[in-house]
Amino acid sequence: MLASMISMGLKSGGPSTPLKQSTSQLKTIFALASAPGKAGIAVVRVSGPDVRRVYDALTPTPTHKQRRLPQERVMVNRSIVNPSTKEVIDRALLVYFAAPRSFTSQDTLELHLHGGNAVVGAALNAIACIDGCRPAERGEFARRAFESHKLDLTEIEGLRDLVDAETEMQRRLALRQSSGAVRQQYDDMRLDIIHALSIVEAVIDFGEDEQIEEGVLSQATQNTRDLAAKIEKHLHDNRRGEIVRSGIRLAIYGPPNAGKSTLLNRLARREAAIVSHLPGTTRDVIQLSLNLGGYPVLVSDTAGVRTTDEEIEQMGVKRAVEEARQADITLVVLDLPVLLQEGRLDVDLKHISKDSIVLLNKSDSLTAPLNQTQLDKVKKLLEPFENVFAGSVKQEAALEEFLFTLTNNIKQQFDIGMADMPIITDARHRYHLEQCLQFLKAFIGTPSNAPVEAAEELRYAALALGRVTGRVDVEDVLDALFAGFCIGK
Ligand SMILES: Nc1nc2c(ncn2[C@@H]2O[C@H](COP(=O)(O)OP(=O)(O)OP(=O)(O)O)[C@@H](O)[C@H]2O)c(=O)[nH]1
Ligand SMILES: [K+]
Ligand SMILES: [Mg+2]
Repeated sequence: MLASMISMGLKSGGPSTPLKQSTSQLKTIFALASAPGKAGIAVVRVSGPDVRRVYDALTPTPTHKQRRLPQERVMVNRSIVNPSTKEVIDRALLVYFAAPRSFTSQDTLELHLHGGNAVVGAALNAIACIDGCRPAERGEFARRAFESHKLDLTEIEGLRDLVDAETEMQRRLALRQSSGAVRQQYDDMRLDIIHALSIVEAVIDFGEDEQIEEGVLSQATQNTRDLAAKIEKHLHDNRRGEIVRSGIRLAIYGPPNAGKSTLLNRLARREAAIVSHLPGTTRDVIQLSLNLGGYPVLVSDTAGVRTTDEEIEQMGVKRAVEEARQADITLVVLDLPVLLQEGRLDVDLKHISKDSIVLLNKSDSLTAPLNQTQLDKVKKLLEPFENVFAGSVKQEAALEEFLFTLTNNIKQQFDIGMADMPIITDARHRYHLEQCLQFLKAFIGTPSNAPVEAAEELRYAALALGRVTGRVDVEDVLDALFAGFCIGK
């Protein structure tokens, strides 16, 4: 039993419930893999059992003998013809990947054509006429890679994110995931659980005192405790992987006329928002995307917060409060001269996270530089906020300095450096990891005289982790996942 459990768990092949082999596997699929539109080159991918026939049909040669696929992974220059009319479509570079050494694990041919719309259209039409070929559906190449166990779900999600990555940090995160590092970490954890399960199963089969080495069971339980603690700690990661993947939401918040829109325009390097000396200028939330130190940041400028009878302004204030509530980071902008003059905050910051950054703006219009007494007074007013900076968004040097600090703050909060645990990039991963933790805790809480129940909890815990990589019951997540792909991927 022990041996069979281990061999079942350790088998790195397929999931425990075999995937239905769809009949679509039998067809050869094709699609434009590069972006549509004019370009230097366009790549058309063809994959499936009929690739040899596609090659022969598209590149006829005078003597039948010469017709054979080129050496795998070596580019060759060929004239591509329409199989029915024999008219030359383009002079192209072809590369052949022999099964199973291809992305899909099936025979694959890539045509590197000249990237004109007519060329691509003619090539796709020509392939469509070849028996056994049909256009690929969204994400179908990736789906075949998954179904042949070439890639797991995390790697496929990583590939999708790599294509979608707009900034350096998104690219790094996606590359790590697509290259299997995340899969490995989940597989390792899953194996640890399966290992503990195999020992509990042995206890069930042979009884606690017979044949089981002293301490083996308690060691397995301790390992499971350690793993549960590690997962629990890891779940408190402030969702940094998920946030970096989707973009960090930063809300600019504060009283009217503090200079919020001026700051937004400086960040955007254009007049994105109206700036005026009139308080209550901004009403709607104005958003723009920025790249700060490689991190994707979605900045929102909001209406100045104050009590007002004006109906539209009230709506704007409501939106501003909501935006700050939803934000990953809030940037509070205050008018420093006003603050010093009035000796009190002119905006309620009670509901604003104490990790927020406070910019005391308009330092340029102070009559004298800040003295220590003033500084202490301001600090006291802003307690418990600690990230407080004085400056002016109208002065280039001060703005640069503030941006530097802001970027460092973001880097610290959303660091995606190497970790011994997989960085959670998707709510789907988080959900299954939370499930896994619950089952591990239930296992730990099960009395030692109930090994059957204990084994059951471990089995569920392993199953939960398996769902992240798609090793079990994956059909439900497949459709949603592949729908996010473009055709040709
Ligand atoms: N001297 C000085 N004036 C500034 C600075 N930043 C903004 N201002 C001025 O302050 C006024 C208000 O600026 P806005 O950017 O419209 O302020 P806001 O916070 O967006 O105001 P509302 O949208 O009304 O809430 C404008 O006249 C700006 O030119 C600064 O650093 N120094
Ligand atoms: K204003
Ligand atoms: Mg404004």
